[in-house]
Amino acid sequence: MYDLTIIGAGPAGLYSTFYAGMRDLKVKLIEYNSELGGKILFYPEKIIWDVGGMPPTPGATLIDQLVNQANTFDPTICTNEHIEKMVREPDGTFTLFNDKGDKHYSKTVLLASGHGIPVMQKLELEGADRFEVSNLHYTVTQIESFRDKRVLISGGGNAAVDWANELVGVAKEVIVCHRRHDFGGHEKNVAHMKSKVELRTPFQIKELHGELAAIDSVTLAHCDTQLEERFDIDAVIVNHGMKMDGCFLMEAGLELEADGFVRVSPCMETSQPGIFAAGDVTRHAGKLQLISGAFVEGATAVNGVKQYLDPAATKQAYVSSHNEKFKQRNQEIKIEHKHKDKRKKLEFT
Ligand SMILES: Cc1cc2nc3c(=O)[nH]c(=O)nc-3n(C[C@H](O)[C@H](O)[C@H](O)COP(=O)(O)OP(=O)(O)OC[C@H]3O[C@@H](n4cnc5c(N)ncnc54)[C@H](O)[C@@H]3O)c2cc1C
Repeated sequence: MYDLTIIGAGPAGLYSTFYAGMRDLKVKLIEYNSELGGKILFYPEKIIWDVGGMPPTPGATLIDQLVNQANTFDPTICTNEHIEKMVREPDGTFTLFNDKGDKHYSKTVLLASGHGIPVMQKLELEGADRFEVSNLHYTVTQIESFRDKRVLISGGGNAAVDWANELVGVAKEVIVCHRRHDFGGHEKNVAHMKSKVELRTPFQIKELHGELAAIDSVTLAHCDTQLEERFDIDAVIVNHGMKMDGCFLMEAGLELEADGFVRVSPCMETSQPGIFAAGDVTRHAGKLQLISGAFVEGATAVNGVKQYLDPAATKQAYVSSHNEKFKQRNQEIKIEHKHKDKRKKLEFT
């Protein structure tokens, strides 16, 4: 019986695992994929700039750092397991069932399951799937593979804007089409993208052309006038968002928002006592659907779990440096930093 079982090992689940250790909880983390990292696995080469205090870092490095941190208190981590069902037992504990028929037992649950099993929304054009083996992409894992190519990006969300900006200067030409005029993402990034790419709004992909197995040109159609334009293309990247896998959440009796995301209280508790949620899976008035938001929600949820299990517990963890587990490591780090400072001074003189 675990104090807390966390479903999903993206940024929310990994950070919550670490934080649960800080709060002395016996924790288990369960992930559907064979690798940890959640959506960051979709953008291992993208440089992440907006996590507080962290220098610009590639996605893959952030995953390594999160996994290292999550392992601080030796949690149990299970991969390749799809949790399909949660049942509240008469004693108030939970039994979780995975796709292989195995069971996990826990006093509380933290949903850090993002959009569910991440499934990219596919292009709704007949026969488009035959190009998935060649040059129709739903994610960008290697920027270099687009070097000197003419790339069409379809989509208007954060990720589409980011990929467009990453590809400018690498690809020979970047064309972005979106069915609306507005783009998601930071204003600066959107402005930068608009100044660097060939933009078509409100346009959508009407047809993919390719004699052989690869797309060689694409017809775009204006959403209002139906005016068509055809572009020669070497690669198409589609980012039309992700499908939300809400069945599992609904079956658990959780109150969901209209868009299928989980409604939470200010301490990240769902409508079901003992089930908490953090990260992209939640919706609330102050929602920040970013990695840093997932961290705050994870810590808040774990503090909620702690108080749920022990109402006499303090509302939040003491500042991290006071944790017994860190005492020796704190000393080692201080010495390492002293040596570094000395070396810097010597180099300077
Ligand atoms: C292309 C792209 C670029 C982005 N760039 C940035 C950026 O620069 N900065 C930023 O802050 N944010 C960025 N984001 C957003 C950021 O990645 C997400 O906000 C973040 O990953 C959310 O973390 P999470 O842990 O809540 O969910 P996720 O990362 O989605 O992780 C959820 C995990 O739960 C697992 N899971 C789901 N259901 C189950 C189940 N039933 N059983 C077992 N496992 C399950 C999934 O497999 C997944 O691994 C970007 C997103 C994308 C798509």
